[in-house]
Amino acid sequence: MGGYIELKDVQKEFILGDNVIKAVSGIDLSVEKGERLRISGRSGSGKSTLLNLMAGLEKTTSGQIIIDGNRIDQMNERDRIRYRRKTIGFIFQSYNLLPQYTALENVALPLVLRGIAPKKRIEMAKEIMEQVGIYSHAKHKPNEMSGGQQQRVGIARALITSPPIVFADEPTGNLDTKTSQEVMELLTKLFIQRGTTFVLVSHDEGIQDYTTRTIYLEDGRIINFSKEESN
Ligand SMILES: Nc1ncnc2c1ncn2[C@@H]1O[C@H](COP(=O)(O)OP(=O)(O)OP(=O)(O)O)[C@@H](O)[C@H]1O
Repeated sequence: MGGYIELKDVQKEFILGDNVIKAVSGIDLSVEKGERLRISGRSGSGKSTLLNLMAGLEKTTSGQIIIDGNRIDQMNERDRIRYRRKTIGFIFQSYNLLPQYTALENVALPLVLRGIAPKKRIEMAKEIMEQVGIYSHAKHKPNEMSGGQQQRVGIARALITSPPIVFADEPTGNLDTKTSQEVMELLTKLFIQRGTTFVLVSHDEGIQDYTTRTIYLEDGRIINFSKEESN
């Protein structure tokens, strides 16, 4: 039996003019339910590409990606989008909030895509914003909040649909050390509570305290595993 997320000989090539760039070169990986896995490695080693493949944001060149028994690499674009909306939350380094909307409207956005009625959307947004400690800023626009506050809004938006899997690309990359720790503590608490499987890209070794395992990439391959103390 495989893991909750299973990658088998996954490859991703980008064609740039006459050049073929092998961003991901034959990755085998198994992630268990409830794991908090960190992907690390030097700039250009393929971390973001690997994460985007796992999240169904990029298409594989070859190999298999199986999530909870579903071959996401074989899905067409429409099915992949639908699967992603149902199963996956994504947290970005630069928050990716819509500047013209308030914090609450940003958080509620995934519910609009699901056709949930306005009153229910506000109720659900309030609940998750209280959990991540940002409801006091519900009416603020992104440019009226600090980086840490914006990232809490990004986290609330990623979690409002209660996805079983959350992916994050350098979620603390724009935050200072103290705010990074606060954000990671919050995420870890919520993920343990909810049994969420979490995969993040981060070259910050400090993040290791909050994850259960780290894999290191070099030239699109896994070069080494480290089993961290369970916490
Ligand atoms: N859309 C693209 N088109 C062409 N090449 C790409 C594309 N995306 C990534 N690459 C290349 O693939 C390789 C891996 O890139 P990737 O962004 O996955 O690395 P990374 O480890 O996340 O880097 P960083 O830490 O700098 O974000 C790099 O050589 C990059 O230039």
